[in-house]
Amino acid sequence: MAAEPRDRPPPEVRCQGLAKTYGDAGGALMALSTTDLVFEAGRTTALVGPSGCGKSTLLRLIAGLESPTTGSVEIGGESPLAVRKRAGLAMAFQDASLLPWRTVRGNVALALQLGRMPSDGEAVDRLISLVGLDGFEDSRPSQLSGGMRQRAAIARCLVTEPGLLLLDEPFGAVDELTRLRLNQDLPRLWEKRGTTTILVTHSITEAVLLSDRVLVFSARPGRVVADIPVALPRPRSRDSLEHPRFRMITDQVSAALMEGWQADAAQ
Ligand SMILES: Nc1ncnc2c1ncn2[C@@H]1O[C@H](COP(=O)(O)OP(=O)(O)OP(=O)(O)O)[C@@H](O)[C@H]1O
Repeated sequence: MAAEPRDRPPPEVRCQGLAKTYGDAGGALMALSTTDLVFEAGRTTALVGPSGCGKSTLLRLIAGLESPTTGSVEIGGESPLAVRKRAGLAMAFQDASLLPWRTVRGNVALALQLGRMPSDGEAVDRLISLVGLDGFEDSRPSQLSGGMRQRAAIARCLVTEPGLLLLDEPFGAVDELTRLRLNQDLPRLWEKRGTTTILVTHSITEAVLLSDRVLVFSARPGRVVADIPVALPRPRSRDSLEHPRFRMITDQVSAALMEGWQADAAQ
């Protein structure tokens, strides 16, 4: 298996006629309605919407962890499985999914081994430090809090410098102060690399602060009800929250969420 060359350009992600129904005819549940979407190369897109509207399902379809009921996903012209095989994409999900018998350092380094990349202890320790886990390099997941485990999972994601990053509520269990710091520091890493990033979050502020574009989903079965560009200067910081356009965009996202919710409630 070839290693992902770190200078490979970030991919565009294309979803065509993508839909997902779980279960069978006896108890079918449509999680995602037919969706056509293009995620531009090197851009960060945030997905927001009510709980259960299919955001994680979309992310899992893009990662190749679920098969679509109809339609397809192409990542730079390749299938998700092909891209995953060569460590061209990385995912951080809510449940962190670290190997319990490995230390933090071992979990982060594992991503390099799985991607058949040379071990790079310095890069591993730098990322562990960046996510604020200095001193916990040799701890096992059971010795960490939920938020710390999430941060270790993010370090594991970033260490291979993948072209595509899929983040599902990556900061959900992290305290507010750490979340603010991570919101500021981590995007610098993937912006530097120009990574295509798709992020699911329940925080409108986080969605706008981190992304170039916010897609707002209706309630289940999820469909995109608004596609809102985020034209705020980068790099972003806490000061971006004071930018006059920031408030305007978060208001737009809130209004779209409400509209999607009202339209569904009226059906
Ligand atoms: N493996 C599965 N089998 C059956 N149903 C599933 C499966 N995964 C998700 N679902 C259902 O599909 C719907 C969409 O779930 P999904 O996790 O994609 O939503 P979400 O928007 O990410 O929700 P949240 O914001 O609460 O994380 C939900 O009703 C959920 O119960």
